[in-house]
Amino acid sequence: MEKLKSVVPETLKQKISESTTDDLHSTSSSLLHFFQTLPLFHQMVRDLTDPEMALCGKNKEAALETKAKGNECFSKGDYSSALHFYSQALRIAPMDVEDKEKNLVATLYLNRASSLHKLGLFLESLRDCSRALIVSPAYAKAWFWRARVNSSLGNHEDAINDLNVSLKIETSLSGKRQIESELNMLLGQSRLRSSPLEKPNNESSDERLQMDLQCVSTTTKGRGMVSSTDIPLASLIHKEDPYAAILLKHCRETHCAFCFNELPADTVPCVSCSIPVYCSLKCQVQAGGQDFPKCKEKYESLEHLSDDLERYIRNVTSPGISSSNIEHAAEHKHECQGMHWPAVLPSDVVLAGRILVKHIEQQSSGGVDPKIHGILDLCQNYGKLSPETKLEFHVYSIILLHCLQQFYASNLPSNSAMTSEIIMLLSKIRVNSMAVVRMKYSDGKQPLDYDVTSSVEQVQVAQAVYCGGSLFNHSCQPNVHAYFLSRTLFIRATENVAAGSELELSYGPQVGEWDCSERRKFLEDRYSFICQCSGCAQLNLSDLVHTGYRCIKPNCFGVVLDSCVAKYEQEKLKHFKGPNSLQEYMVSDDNIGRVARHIFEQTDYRHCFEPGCCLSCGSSCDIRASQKTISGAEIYIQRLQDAVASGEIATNLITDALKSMDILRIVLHPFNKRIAEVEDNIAQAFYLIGELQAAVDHCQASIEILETLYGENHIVIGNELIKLASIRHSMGHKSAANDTSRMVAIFSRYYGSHADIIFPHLRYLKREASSLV
Ligand SMILES: C[S@@+](CC[C@H](N)C(=O)[O-])C[C@H]1O[C@@H](n2cnc3c(N)ncnc32)[C@H](O)[C@@H]1O
Repeated sequence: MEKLKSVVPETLKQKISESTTDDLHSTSSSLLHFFQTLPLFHQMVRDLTDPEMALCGKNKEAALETKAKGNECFSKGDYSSALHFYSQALRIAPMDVEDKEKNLVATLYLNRASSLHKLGLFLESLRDCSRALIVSPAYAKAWFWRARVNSSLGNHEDAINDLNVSLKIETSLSGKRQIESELNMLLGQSRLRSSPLEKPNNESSDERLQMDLQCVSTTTKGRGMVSSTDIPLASLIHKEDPYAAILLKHCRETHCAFCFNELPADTVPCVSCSIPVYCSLKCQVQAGGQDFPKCKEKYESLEHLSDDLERYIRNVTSPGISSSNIEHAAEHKHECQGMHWPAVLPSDVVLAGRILVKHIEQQSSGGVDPKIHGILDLCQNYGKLSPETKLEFHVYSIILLHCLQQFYASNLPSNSAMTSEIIMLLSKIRVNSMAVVRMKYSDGKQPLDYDVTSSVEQVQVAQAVYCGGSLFNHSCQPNVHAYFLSRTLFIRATENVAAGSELELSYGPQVGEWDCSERRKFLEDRYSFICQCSGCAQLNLSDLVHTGYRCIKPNCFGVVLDSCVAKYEQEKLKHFKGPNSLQEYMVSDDNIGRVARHIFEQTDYRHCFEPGCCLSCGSSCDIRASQKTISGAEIYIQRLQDAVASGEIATNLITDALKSMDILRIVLHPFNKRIAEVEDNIAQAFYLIGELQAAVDHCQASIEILETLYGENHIVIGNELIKLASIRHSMGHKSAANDTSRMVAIFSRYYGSHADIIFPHLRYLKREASSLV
């Protein structure tokens, strides 16, 4: 792609870099003409679209080779490797080929089922047996194995049914004897139970949307969402499936390409190509993959059975998972021709393709929409993009168009109108697409191992466009919170919101997490807008103290700012119009109130935001010298942090870190976020050496600062309370129950009834807490 961009003539590059949306027809047309005469471009499109040249198609020989490797590992007892090779082979095996008179795919599912059974993964094994039977219903060995797996799961009734079917189909005498002896053994067992196999569908939610939202025009942020009624905190206000979505490339081997959940051991590959992998047959079909074709072999052997057994066979081999009865997005269908481009083009470009195709398919004819202009009524800011991005959007639009033409042939004209439409689509995706995230536990810990040294972070697994969700503006002090279950977006109010107030979520940055300059830079770089939210426009205590230094006067509680922070805070004063969040603090008599009063009462605050000067008493502080002192102290803190990460703590490391902390306290403001972070490290170190009371003290000290920066009911505090509660639990402290109930209240605010699904360790902590009361 770089090569292609580098050959674009400078004059054209210049024209593109200065272009606005009004110029797109002309710039697209010039670039299209240039590419059409360029052999390099045609070669590139051929590479991307010729299935023969791609590595994404199915390949019988390679599948057989990989299957043989799996068999070899299986016979050596290396079941994990066997599982790996069978999964690989399934990915590349064509659906309709035979291996030793059996359907290859059915055999691979059955072989994998045997490996999963050996590994003790019975449910996964059962699903694979059933898949083998969906493809090949008269596969006696698969019914036989299914019986074994059902027996391991305690599903005796099903196991007997499986064996009865197997006995009907099996033709060899020795095979029949083996089945009969297994059947006799099972019938001899007294416990006959029914199948408890239904996968718990813990992601279903019948929580109703409680609000009536409206889209309004705002003064500084374009359109925005408000509610026509008062909204109580924790209410679910919005729920939506994506218009289009795509799994990120780095998650292809770990997450389902449709629902984006983590892949189980029994993955299901796409039926027609070797790129996406799904967690289930249902997801495969929902993504637009084909149904499993059924082999017609020996069907007659399944005839003349009792009604019950016939029904049983139908339930197993035709479980109602087909494109005719499942609502499906079909978003992968046009990418599924074994071509290279969906695997190599950037995710947002492939996503643009999905949106375009969906739009076209929604037009009844399935052909070109003469009024294609304006796909998705979403805002864009093409004009504010960097010259580099504008050129990239032009090049990728033309390439995508040529790739899609392989599917839509001449229905998708390669002209400047269509190219500019795709450029607009890419600009809309940039502004409106959401990062679909999943929780990831640190160091590969499982949720129930959660302790003070654990952390949960959100990792992006997919990118999706939600048309309704895109109308929520950003605030660094949001009053609603967005999260995902499967592909569905949920938005919940985290505060009581009065009717008519704007409902705003955070696009990433929040007050308390970063200072104002960092937040604004992030939003400008990533979304090309200057944030106008209340957190960035009005003075708030968190922004003042977040990276603040301490005044040199021993009893002064004032804060000293460096030049960068001072510039932004000074800027906010221009819009200062009276009561705001900082003045509200002045009435309180705690530490926060003291900082606020120092700023407003004791100085002429409108002129006091001088870098290096105490906002309270005006004393000047040598910030350079303070920074030098901090660097010296940080060395010992880093050593402790490394030791915590390795889990091996020498006591002298803690002593050194405590001394460094004393130094930090001399130069940094008591509410500086760095102090909270160091307190947290020290708490973890004490926890690891078993000094639990010290761990509690430092954990509490950290939480106190974070409460000042984020507010008491922020989810960050919820996460910290998990740590505090887990140490107190291990000490058998009754106060752990209070920490837990506070933490549960915070998680409910943000996730409502979904909190336990997203954070499984909450359930564990709640159980522990109830045992303490
Ligand atoms: C996802 S859209 C939100 C809906 C949008 N306001 C509209 O009219 O369609 C994001 C765009 O809204 C505007 N926006 C959202 N939050 C903002 C904020 N805090 N300050 C300024 N502009 C904002 C910016 O133009 C941004 O690119």
